[in-house]
Amino acid sequence: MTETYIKVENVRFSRAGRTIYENVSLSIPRGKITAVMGPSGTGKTTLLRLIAAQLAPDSGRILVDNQDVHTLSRTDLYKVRRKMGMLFQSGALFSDMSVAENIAFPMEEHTQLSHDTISQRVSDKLHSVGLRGAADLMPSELSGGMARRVALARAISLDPELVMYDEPFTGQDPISKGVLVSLIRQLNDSANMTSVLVSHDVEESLSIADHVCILSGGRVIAEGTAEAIRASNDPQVKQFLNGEPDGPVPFHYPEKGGDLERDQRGVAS
Ligand SMILES: Nc1ncnc2c1ncn2[C@@H]1O[C@H](COP(=O)(O)OP(=O)(O)OP(=O)(O)O)[C@@H](O)[C@H]1O
Repeated sequence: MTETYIKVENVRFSRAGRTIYENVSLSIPRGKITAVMGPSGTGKTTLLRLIAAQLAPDSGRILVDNQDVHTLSRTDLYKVRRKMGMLFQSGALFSDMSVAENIAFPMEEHTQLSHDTISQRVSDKLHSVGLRGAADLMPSELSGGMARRVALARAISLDPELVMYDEPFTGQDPISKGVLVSLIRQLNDSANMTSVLVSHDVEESLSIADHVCILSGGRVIAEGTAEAIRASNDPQVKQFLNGEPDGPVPFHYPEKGGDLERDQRGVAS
């Protein structure tokens, strides 16, 4: 039986008077890749920030490796966060540092490792993303795809148990997307990590995900294997997978004070 690494239980969360989650429960299995998908603005990035305890739920709880991250002391939360690597959309490289310095940075900040050990680990991480030859380049000398891979090497520099990817494929050409897809799979399997992937890219996500959660309208509308999701007859799931503009998932952003149920009933006029 697959062990659960993250458990989201009955989470309710609102922001600026708007309900983002009504009652979300989902499980993320250990050692697997879980894709979290759903329409834009549905709260996928918010979910990652709740898991990292950068945001706190209004009610419900989130267990990471059996620990409720929102009740931990500062020291314990720091320990849990050390087990997490994050590749956020906004996770730009430091432009005044070389590729190697960028990857070394978290180790210099958070560990007592010697200079030689850090250099070796930088080299290993760069090798794992296929960029050992790029160690001395500056970020301005990298293509978008290379920069994303360097950011990935930096995200895994502290050997996390969990890696969270927020839209890793955005702005990438099809070849770079393919490289990133196989890297995510390879890193997950070789280092026995747990991966959470937030993405709009349905095909890429379904091609690597062991487990899929689809969020919409403040709740989980489907959860299961990629095959089960593809075979779903749920109109919302089908609309999302097929990229149909019209259907049960609303096109309009809800008006202030609007309720999720009403907005979900159809595209507002
Ligand atoms: N700092 C903030 N203050 C208030 N509301 C916010 C803030 N950040 C996000 N939101 C709102 O929270 C909701 C969920 O945002 P989130 O970024 O999690 O969605 P998403 O599913 O990741 O979207 P996308 O796929 O477009 O990146 C949106 O309605 C957004 O407007």
